[in-house]
Amino acid sequence: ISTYDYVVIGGGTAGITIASRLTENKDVTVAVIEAGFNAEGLPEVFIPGFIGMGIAFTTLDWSYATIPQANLNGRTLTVNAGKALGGSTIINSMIFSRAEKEQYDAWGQLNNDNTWTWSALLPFFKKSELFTPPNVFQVANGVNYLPSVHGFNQSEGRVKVGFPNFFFEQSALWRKAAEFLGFAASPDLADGNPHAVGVAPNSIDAANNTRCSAACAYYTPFADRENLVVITNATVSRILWANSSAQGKLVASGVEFILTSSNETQTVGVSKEVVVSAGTIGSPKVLELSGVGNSTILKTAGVTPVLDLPTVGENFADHVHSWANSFTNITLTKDALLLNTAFAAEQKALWFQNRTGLYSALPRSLGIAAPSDVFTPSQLGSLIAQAEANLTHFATEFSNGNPALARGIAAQHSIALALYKENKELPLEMNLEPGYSGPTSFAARPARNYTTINSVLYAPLSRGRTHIVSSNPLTPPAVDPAYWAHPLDVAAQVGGIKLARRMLVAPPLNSIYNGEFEPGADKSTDGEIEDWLRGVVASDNHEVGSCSMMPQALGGVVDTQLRVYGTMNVRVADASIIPFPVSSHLSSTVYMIGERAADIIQGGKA
Ligand SMILES: Cc1cc2nc3c(=O)[nH]c(=O)nc-3n(C[C@H](O)[C@H](O)[C@H](O)COP(=O)(O)OP(=O)(O)OC[C@H]3O[C@@H](n4cnc5c(N)ncnc54)[C@H](O)[C@@H]3O)c2cc1C
Repeated sequence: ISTYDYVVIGGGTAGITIASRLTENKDVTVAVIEAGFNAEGLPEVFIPGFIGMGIAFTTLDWSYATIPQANLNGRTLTVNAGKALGGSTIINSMIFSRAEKEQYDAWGQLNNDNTWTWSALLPFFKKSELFTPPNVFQVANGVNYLPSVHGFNQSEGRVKVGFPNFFFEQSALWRKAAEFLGFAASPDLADGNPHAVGVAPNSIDAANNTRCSAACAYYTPFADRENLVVITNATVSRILWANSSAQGKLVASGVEFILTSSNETQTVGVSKEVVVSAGTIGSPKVLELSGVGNSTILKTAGVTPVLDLPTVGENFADHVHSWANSFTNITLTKDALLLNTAFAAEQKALWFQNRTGLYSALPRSLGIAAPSDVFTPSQLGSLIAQAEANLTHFATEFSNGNPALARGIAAQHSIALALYKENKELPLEMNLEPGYSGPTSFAARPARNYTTINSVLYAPLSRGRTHIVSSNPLTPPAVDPAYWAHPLDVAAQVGGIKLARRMLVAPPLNSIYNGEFEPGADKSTDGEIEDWLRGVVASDNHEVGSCSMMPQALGGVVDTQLRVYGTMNVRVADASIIPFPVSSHLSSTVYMIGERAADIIQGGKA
């Protein structure tokens, strides 16, 4: 069998970043094993506006199903995750914002490690990106940026970050409406102070208006490196362990995988390290299939335990979103593409002619709300008091019987509530969708133009889990995000709908308002909104925490060097290590993790 210095499991956002950086050194060999294929050449992937069309959401998506969600009317929700070289950045919405600096600082605080704080991590955020400043047209359409927080290094920067070349009128009206309601205009949504409203940066190549995925950023330009071997269409079934341990710790000796084409099982050897980067649902699955996890869960699934690390797969959290939408008097919306096929054909032609038009961009304006935007002071005071009084109760409930993790979740909640009190925890993202977005299909809703305000629950306190149910590597795990298990999450999401409604009728957005569609006039009280939401909220695909970076005494799975407790040479590096949900879309943070992981593995040379 072939042996490599490093084997990376999962060629997704973090995985391909790490492999690419490690192989900058010609003397280092890396194999990446990826379940999906290289989808870079698909129009559904590289044309921004084609997102969600064609095969992008079937073949390229794990479409993990949750178990029935007790607090959401027993519904089974779908958590999307990319299955391709480049992982979720192949199918994501390309919003490239960052969370608030206080949350990155809290991450370090939880780990007693000031190298995981905003100021220490900013160089890694910057290293990952190659930023194109907005042009005159973009500035005229409301784009702001702060050069000091972006990466401009032509030889080092990888992820092309830019702004859309197309804007919808209603987005500008909405930003003004948000400002009317007290939101500040953001100087830059990636500056660590996102409590504001602004145009989101995108992971887009501004030179030709194509998606810049992790594959296009970190793989395609380096595909001919002899020391970088990428094996696609290969699902990792387990990590192989050496017969003897070192210093009482497990030593990985190789990785086993199944080729999709032939169902054949193969192995590669590893001389230095295994890096698990299979995503928040994929990574705990690989560890559990390899015998690392909660021994009881493993035995029930038919896997022989090798290392009892009972918090693998626990501490899982995800953002959920909901909507308020109205009919609008404006006709240039995304709905127009569905309502008028001739218009859609024209717009498609524009993309192919000169890369302009509605398919050339996914423009999004975001407004990140603070508690004071969502709650009255007395509401907030009583919600925090209740959460504090019930802190141990919920931390214990969410910990699945693990006392260390109960302490860890309690510590996370204490930090979140302290930030809530300072109006620094940012519980919701509001974003303007220039068209219909919501739970009703095209066929079932009035054939009209819409304005939608999405409301994403950004700082949920609920924690769930994801675990294997079978030793068969091709069997999906049981994913239980335990959505809405904490009352503060419910209150915040209800508050988000009320804020969205206020925005829809605030000037100047009210100039295009033509009546609310959803939730609808019959949902007026908090209770009615809550009941409606239980039937409709959906995953925002921002799952984190299942292999969390926390001290072992707090139920963590990896240490601050990303090493799995109890192993010599296995690290996890992807969204699963983020200890608690952060108030942002995640890809920029995951690239930062990839950059930091590569740096750690190389001995901190950066
Ligand atoms: C539909 C959608 C929209 C999103 N929108 C945005 C957005 O607009 N902005 C933003 O910042 N973030 C967004 N996100 C979130 C963001 O893209 C992800 O959080 C991030 O990319 C996750 O990176 P990762 O490295 O943890 O996992 P991934 O990038 O998902 O990579 C994991 C990789 O591991 C592979 N894998 C899994 N199991 C195995 C196995 N057993 N063997 C081999 N390979 C395996 C997978 O196929 C995948 O390639 C979105 C996500 C989705 C799904």
